[in-house]
Amino acid sequence: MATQKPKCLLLGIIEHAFEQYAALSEYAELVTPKSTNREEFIEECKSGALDGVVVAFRTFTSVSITGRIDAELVEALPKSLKFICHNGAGYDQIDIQPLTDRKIRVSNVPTAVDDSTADVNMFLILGALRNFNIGMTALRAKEWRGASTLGNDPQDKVLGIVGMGGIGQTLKRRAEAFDMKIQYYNRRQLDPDQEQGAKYVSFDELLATSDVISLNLPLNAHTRHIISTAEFAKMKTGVVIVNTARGAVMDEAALVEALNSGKVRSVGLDVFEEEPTIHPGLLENPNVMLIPHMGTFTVETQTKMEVWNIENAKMALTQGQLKSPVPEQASITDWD
Ligand SMILES: O=CC(=O)O
Repeated sequence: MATQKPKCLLLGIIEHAFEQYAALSEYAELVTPKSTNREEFIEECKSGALDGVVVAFRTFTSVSITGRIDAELVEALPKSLKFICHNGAGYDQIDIQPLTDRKIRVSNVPTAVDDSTADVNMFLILGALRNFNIGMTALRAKEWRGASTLGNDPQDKVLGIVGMGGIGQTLKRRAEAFDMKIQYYNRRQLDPDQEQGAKYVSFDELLATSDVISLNLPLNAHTRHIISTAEFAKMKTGVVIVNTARGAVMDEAALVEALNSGKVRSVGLDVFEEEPTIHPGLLENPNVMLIPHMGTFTVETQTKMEVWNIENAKMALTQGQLKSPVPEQASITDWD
């Protein structure tokens, strides 16, 4: 009797790497859920319809099918499930601890996102320094430059990067091309070959001495609202802030106040606390440049991300390992 292939569950849709995903059928039966919401998905899991699924490939938008991957959902997942391959860098939709407790391994997609996100980050730094939002909005309202005021050049400004992972390091290189001076804060100081001359400073020193602050750290329980009223108070008056990480690393209501008081001169945001809802105080403020979470929104990057994630799924199926496990699980060796 032929042995049954394990199953690979696709949560969400493949939009670019069709052939690479189809090629996984050599190692697994490729299946999709019938459910369209969390309640149905939990029922589908409980019914046994997804038994035999060993790997789940998930996208951001599949949160509409499963909801957060939290303890309640983990409880319902098929007993056969061993790997969740998340098709993104930030995996804040997933609670890692309950998965670790159930010995389910999780991967994300680092590296592939670095260039496109750092590009958007640099675009927002320049746009916020020059306050292009005012001119661009005025032009469309047929008011030419409208209330535009002179902007500032990036040259010789101190850029403080909070979170010096792949995106932070790529941004550093972009910003150096604009002659910015780079300092950074990270949970740990980087090795000199990664640091490449950037100055390592404490979080408080970064807040107090940066002309531009860029948020490039993951969202988790430790980083939620890492920038709030107390942190704004420590910053230079007239600071520029840019966020391409996750909205909730910054307290949006406190940001609106800091903008209104003039403490923060301008901001460039690609991410928001309650996407797709935007705080009205940000929408109304002309000193805010807004992009609807498009950091990785390019054909090349979206393709690279899917290909990377498929490699994670393939390694899981063929070697019982992940190419890029999430840091919380990277040092765990006993998965049996
Ligand atoms: O926001 C994009 C990502 O986390 O990959």
